[in-house]
Amino acid sequence: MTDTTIIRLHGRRVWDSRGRPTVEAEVTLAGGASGRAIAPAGASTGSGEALDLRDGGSSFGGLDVHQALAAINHDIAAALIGMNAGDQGAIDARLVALDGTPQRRRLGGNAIVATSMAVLHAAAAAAGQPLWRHLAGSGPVRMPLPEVQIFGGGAHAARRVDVQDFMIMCPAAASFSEALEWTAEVYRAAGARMKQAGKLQGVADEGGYWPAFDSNEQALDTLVLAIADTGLRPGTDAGISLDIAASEFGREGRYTLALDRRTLDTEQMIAMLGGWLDHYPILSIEDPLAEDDAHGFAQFTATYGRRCQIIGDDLLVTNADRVAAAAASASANAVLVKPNQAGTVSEAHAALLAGKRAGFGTIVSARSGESEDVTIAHLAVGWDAGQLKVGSFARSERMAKWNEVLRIEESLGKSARFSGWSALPFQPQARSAGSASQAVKELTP
Ligand SMILES: C=C(OP(=O)(O)O)C(=O)O
Ligand SMILES: [Mg+2]
Repeated sequence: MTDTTIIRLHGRRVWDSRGRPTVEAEVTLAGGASGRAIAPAGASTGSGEALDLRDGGSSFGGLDVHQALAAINHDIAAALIGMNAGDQGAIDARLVALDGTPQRRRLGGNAIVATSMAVLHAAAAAAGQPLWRHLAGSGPVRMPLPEVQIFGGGAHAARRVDVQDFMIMCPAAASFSEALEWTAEVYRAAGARMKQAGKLQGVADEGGYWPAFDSNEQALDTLVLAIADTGLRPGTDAGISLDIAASEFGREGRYTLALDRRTLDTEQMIAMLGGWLDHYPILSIEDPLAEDDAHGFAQFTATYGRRCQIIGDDLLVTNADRVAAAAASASANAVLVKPNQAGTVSEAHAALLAGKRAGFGTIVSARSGESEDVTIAHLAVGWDAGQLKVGSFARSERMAKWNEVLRIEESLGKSARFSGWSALPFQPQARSAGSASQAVKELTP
C-alpha cells in the first residue's frame, strides 16, 4: 500500500448520455495513485434524494455545473487535501458535514458523489486491487443478477407508455454471462417483433426500445412473446421486471394513466398491478405506487410480497433510515441503491446494509443520465448486492457496466458464483409464474 494521503482534487466538466454537462472528480494521492469518477443524473427523481447543484440552483434550476465544479475545486479540495483516502467513512463524513444540508444543496449531490467515488477508486488503486476486491476484502462475492431494460417508457421515453421500465431477469441462468446472453436474445427478439408490428420508434434513455404501443398490456404481451421466441420459458428461464415509477403520474392517491386516459385510486392501481401479476410472469415491481403513498405500498406488499420482489426507489431514496422504517412497516421487500441518491458511497452502503439486515433484495442501480463510469458494477459485486440494474444494449454507457461485470466474472474463473434466484426476496416456487405458459398460449395466434 502506497501513501494514501490526498494531495490533489480536481473537478472537470464532462458530458452525460443525455447531452447534459456533468461533473468528474479526480483525486491524486501522495504515493502516486489516482482515481476518478463521474456523477450520473436522474430524470424521475425522488423528492427526498440528494440534489445536484446546477447553475442557478438545484437540479431543477439551470443545466450547467460550474457551481458544482467550483465546490470541488475550492471548498471540497481544501477540506480533503491532507486526509487519508483509505478512510472512506471519514472522507464521507467530512463531505456531509461540510455541506451541512440534508439534500446537499450547498455543495451539490453531483459534486459530492463524484468526489466520494473518486476517493474510493484512488484508495483501491493505492492498494493495487480492483475496486470490487478492495470493497469485498477476503469475503465471498456473487455476480449480480442483471436487470436489463427491453422497452423504455415514462420519463425516459416522453411518457410514450406509462410504465418507465419493462425489463427482463434471468435468475435460472447458470452464470452472469449466460443471463446476459439470454437477455440479449430476448432484446433482439423483442426488437424484431416491434419492427414487424410497426411499434418501434427508436431507443429510449436507458437503451431499451422506444415503443409505440397502444397499451401497457401490449408491452407486457410483446415481452412474453419475445421470451418465448428465443426458446426460453417465460417465468421459468426469464421473468419480467417492471419499474412503474408511479410517482411520475401519481399523487395523493390519484394515478393518471395517459395511455388508458383514466385516473385510478390506490385500490384500483393495486388491482390493476395485481391483475398483471396474475397474468404475466412478473418477478419484480419497482415503485408500484407513488412515494407519498406509503399505505398503498404496505397494502401492495402485504398482498403480493411473498411472490414478487417489491422495490422502493423514490420511496426509499437510498436512505438507511427509510429502509429500516420500510422494513418495520413491511411496505417493500427490496431497496434500490443509487449512490447519487444518497450522496456518498458510505451512505449508499449503509442503505444497502439496512436492506440486507431486513432480508430485503438489494439492487445497485444506474441513473437514466449516465457515462462511461463503471463504479456501480464494482459496487454491485464488492458489496455482494445480488442484483444490478443498468439499462440496455443499444447504449454503450450501459454496456460499459455490463461488460465490466463480464471482466470481473472472467477474472474469477471457475470460482465465480452467480446470485440467480438467491438474490430475490421470495421463494422461487412462490413466484407469480403460474399463468405464464397460459399467457403465451393465449397470445400466440
Ligand atoms: C433509474 C431510474 O430513473 P432515473 O435515473 O431517471 O431517476 C429509476 O427510476 O430507477
Ligand atoms: Mg425507479
